[in-house]
Amino acid sequence: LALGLGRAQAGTEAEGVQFLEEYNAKAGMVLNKNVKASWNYYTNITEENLDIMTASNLEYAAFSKEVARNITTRFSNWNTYTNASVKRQFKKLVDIGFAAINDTEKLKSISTLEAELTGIYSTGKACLPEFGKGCLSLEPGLTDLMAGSRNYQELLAAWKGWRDASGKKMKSKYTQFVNVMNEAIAFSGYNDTGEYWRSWYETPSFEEDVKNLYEQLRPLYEQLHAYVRRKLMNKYGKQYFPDNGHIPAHLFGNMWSQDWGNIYDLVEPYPDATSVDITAKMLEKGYNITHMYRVAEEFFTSIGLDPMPAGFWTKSMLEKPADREVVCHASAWDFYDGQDFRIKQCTALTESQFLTVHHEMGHVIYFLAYVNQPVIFRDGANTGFHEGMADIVSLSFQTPEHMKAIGLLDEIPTDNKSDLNFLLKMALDKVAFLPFGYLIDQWRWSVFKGATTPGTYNHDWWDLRCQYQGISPPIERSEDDFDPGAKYHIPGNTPYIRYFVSYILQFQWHKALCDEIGYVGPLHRCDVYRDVSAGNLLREMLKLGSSKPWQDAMEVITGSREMSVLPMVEYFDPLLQWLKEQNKEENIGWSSSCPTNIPSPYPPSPTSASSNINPSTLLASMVLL
Ligand SMILES: CC(=O)N[C@@H](CC(=O)O)C(=O)NC[C@H](CC1(C(=O)N[C@@H](Cc2ccc(O)cc2)C(=O)O)CCCC1)C(=O)O
Ligand SMILES: [Zn+2]
Repeated sequence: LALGLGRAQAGTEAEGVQFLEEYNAKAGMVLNKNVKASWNYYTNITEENLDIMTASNLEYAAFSKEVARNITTRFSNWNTYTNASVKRQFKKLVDIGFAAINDTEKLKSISTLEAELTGIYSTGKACLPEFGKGCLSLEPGLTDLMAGSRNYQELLAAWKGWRDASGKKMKSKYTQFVNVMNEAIAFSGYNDTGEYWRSWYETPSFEEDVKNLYEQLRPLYEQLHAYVRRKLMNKYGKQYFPDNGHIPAHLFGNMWSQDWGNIYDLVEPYPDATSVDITAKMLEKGYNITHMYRVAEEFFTSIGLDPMPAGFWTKSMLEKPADREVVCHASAWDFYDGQDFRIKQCTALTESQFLTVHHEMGHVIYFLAYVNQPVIFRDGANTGFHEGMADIVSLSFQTPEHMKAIGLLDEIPTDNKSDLNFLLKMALDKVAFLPFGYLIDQWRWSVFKGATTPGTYNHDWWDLRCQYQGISPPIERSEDDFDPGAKYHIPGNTPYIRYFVSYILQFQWHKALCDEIGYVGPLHRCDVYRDVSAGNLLREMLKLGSSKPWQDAMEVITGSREMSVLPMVEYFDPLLQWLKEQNKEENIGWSSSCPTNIPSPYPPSPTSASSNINPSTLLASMVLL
């Protein structure tokens, strides 16, 4: 790239366009090299691959810094250009985030700390000898245990064991990580990292907007919470539930209480009516891992979107390798060369994994749709859009109609009870997630701006979990613990509000697509499968990438420029009415602060004699009984 040096010049707009073309050619190559180095570390965690990735990250940072410096010297007047796309490209190119820091060692530490924190998370194991289990990693061992165990103490041991093996080991590193990121981002003119992350939404009222959206959905969550709390009390016994309305955090079939789908069997409204057990059907139909991906691909091609490129099938990592440590947390990768796109997933033959396959492939479909955009615009309209696209297929895919269409259900149930079974199953994912998706970055934004300090990390985390989710820790927590670190996105440094935004967007878009295909009927039974007009409308939005403000992209697909909860409220309305009826005798809600007295995790001891046994041997002795 013939990057001239020297004094500030006011390059003409035509010269600016020329510069952008040269940048695009070079950026594709530099990014491709950088993504490959990351891919090699994430699919083979070794010191050597960590060093290579770190070096590549520094190289990429130096490149983006050089580009920004050139723009400010040679095209100092870019903001006066007339072409909106040219201006937008320059605006994005001069905002280089952490790379603006003038200390290479500190920039390097951002990369190494993130890699080390992700490495601790990805290699962490919890040993549960008292329950006849060896040492389990998160995927698949602990994930399967949290999903399938109905033993209060076993769940608790896995819940605590994972936090001891992950978050507890990260606290001091994470503190350093926050400090050096904040120091670096100041060089880009941001007060803290949270302000930088929020700037990507290009919406001054963003924090207020998401708060309002959550408040509008809270009544729906509160009804679901009250119903599930009653069912879990019946299952495990009231003695384990604090008297302030909270639910112990380890009973939801999920390590983070964020998706409650795995306890559907404990909360099913009408056991005698039809419900869809996709996992069993997949095994019955002889599914293998590749077939899961072929079925997902066929959904997208059935609505006229692109198939996976040839290289996808040879270069992806679709199963956990036996011979090396990898980052199992699923992800979709764009290699920015226009034809190399991959998924990395430790795929298992389960329903929730089948949904994740659709999710990751949804990201790849978005990558493919904006492949002709300039490199700098190859991103979602905002990061919530990328997640919304990843998830929207799940709203069609999980319907009984779709399950029958792909042979995973024999008959489509039309009775009201089966319909409520289905709606509750969807709510255990989509409604249960809302407070979790909202609170993660409430905590992180508070940490970045210094309102939450290392001395209050865990206390503030549980304050938010107790307040928004109405859950509480099943055993005492302290500042020696670092429970945020037990959730991938904290060590992985992946912002999270994007998922909350995506849960709003996916229902707005689903309604728009269902209207587009002329569907009439309840929104929750709409399946856009095999209707290319749905894919055509979706593509009109996807192909924009981040070349326009997200409000323009939103308008393309829904006709509105704003996020709205109304489609989601419409979708779940039949369930909300049913829950209100079911909860007539319940105290809806919970106290916003954590319980002062956490109920003992151990059943009342049969005799006083055993009261002097310490809990872990008591635990072991109970199992032996
Ligand atoms: C190179 C790179 O990193 N690429 C990005 C994509 C991009 O930005 O282009 C990427 O692949 N990110 C990984 C991340 C993985 C998953 C995740 O972390 N999900 C959240 C929240 C959630 C949970 C349930 C659900 O149904 C939807 C969301 C969680 O598990 O808490 C794991 C399970 C599903 C999605 C992802 O795909 O979003
Ligand atoms: Zn995603």
